Amino acid sequence: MAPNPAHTALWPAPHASEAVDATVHVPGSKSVTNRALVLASLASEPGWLRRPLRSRDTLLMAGALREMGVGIEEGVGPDGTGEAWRVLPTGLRGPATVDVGNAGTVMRFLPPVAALADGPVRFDGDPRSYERPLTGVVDALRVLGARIDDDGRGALPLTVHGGGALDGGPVEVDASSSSQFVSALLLSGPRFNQGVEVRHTGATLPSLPHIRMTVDMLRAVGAQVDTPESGGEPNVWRVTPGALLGRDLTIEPDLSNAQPFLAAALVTGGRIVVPDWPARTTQPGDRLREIFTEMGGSCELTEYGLVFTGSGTIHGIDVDLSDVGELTPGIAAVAALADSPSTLRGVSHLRLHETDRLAALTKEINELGGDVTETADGLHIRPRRLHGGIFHTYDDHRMATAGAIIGLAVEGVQIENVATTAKTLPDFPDLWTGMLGTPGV
Ligand SMILES: O=C(O)C1=C[C@@H](OP(=O)(O)O)[C@@H](O)[C@H](O)C1
Ligand SMILES: C=C(OP(=O)(O)O)C(=O)O
Repeated sequence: MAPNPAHTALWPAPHASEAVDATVHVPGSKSVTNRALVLASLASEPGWLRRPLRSRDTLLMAGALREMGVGIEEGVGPDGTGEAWRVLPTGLRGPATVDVGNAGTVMRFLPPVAALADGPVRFDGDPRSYERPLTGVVDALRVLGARIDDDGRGALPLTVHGGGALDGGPVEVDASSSSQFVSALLLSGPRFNQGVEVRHTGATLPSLPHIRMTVDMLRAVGAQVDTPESGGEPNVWRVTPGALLGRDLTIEPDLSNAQPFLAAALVTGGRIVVPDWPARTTQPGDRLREIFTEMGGSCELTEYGLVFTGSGTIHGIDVDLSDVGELTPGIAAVAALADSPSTLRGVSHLRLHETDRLAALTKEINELGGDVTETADGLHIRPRRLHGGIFHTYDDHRMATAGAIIGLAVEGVQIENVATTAKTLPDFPDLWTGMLGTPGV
């Protein structure tokens, strides 16, 4: 097959000739939008999502739910302002086919929803989706009463034979390869006949803030959830069966997608303002305030949003990123430009993300002259003078934004397939050139 030209196209990453000074309106959170779509679809009354993210991952989620019979209409919010989605839940139906693309949230959150449909739901996706871990969800659903046909690996492609209802109850799952296994079972849990009790049995559990996000959002629509933090057993989450409310929810900006812009302030010694940065949030990107401050910046959270200022100096960092793994590519890019070495730990599960992110970051930074080595659970990064070249992205949105960060400081960096940022941030090239005050390309 001839390569898709979009996948090999090269984008000259803009080089910053001066310090950035810009306000960047970052679109809505992928993780919040896709949870909100699932919860609104499982509710017993209509709901609104205001300022939803419209990107490949969220459009795939909305498309899949529509396939199963949910009404998701474009509109303006109930007060007449702002773009919104109106979600009209109905009885979930099969037969249906779901394209998960390479969206972890779609491939993990929807099989439990499909188990509630009244017929078969076929799941397929990008080639990479076949390699990403799913067995925790598949095995757990079988224990909870679902019938699933797969090729014996517990991976995509597969068919969930929805029976109109699911028993639910207690289940063990090893979620060390993805927190999304736990989130997936909890999100649909209120609709299972007995609710669900999820016990994580693995040695480690990545991305805990994302599980807290699931719990918070479930509680906001009326679900009763017991967690380790609310006095329950360690590694056990319990969801009581019950109806979910339809809500009017405004989606927060995606703080992980704010990362490249904050990094631009750090790398150029400039200033970036991100309006509507929430004062309280479960998004892992909020940790950037602390991590990028330790790396040399400073920030102020005002009522308007976050003001982040670089000092012109970037320090290396030794940090456990297990809670915030999706921030690793951007932190690695900044670390490659720092004045001292960095060690990024706790992220072995990134080998099974959109691509093997540890291998990809090592190879691509080293091909620009860097000195990165992979460890068992992360990266050692020793900054060296970098030079231009092609930064391959392996269909990974966060590889593309990581390459753009390096391109600010290093002339002649070309990003392969910058269009892959459409997974979560379709406007990236325009936002980036707009931030720099350069014409869009
Ligand atoms: O639940 C979510 O919305 C997410 C959880 C995390 O997944 P893993 O636990 O698989 O890393 C994160 O990396 C991903 O980008 C989004
Ligand atoms: C890992 C990521 O995505 P997902 O697992 O939701 O596909 C990410 O966005 O960095």
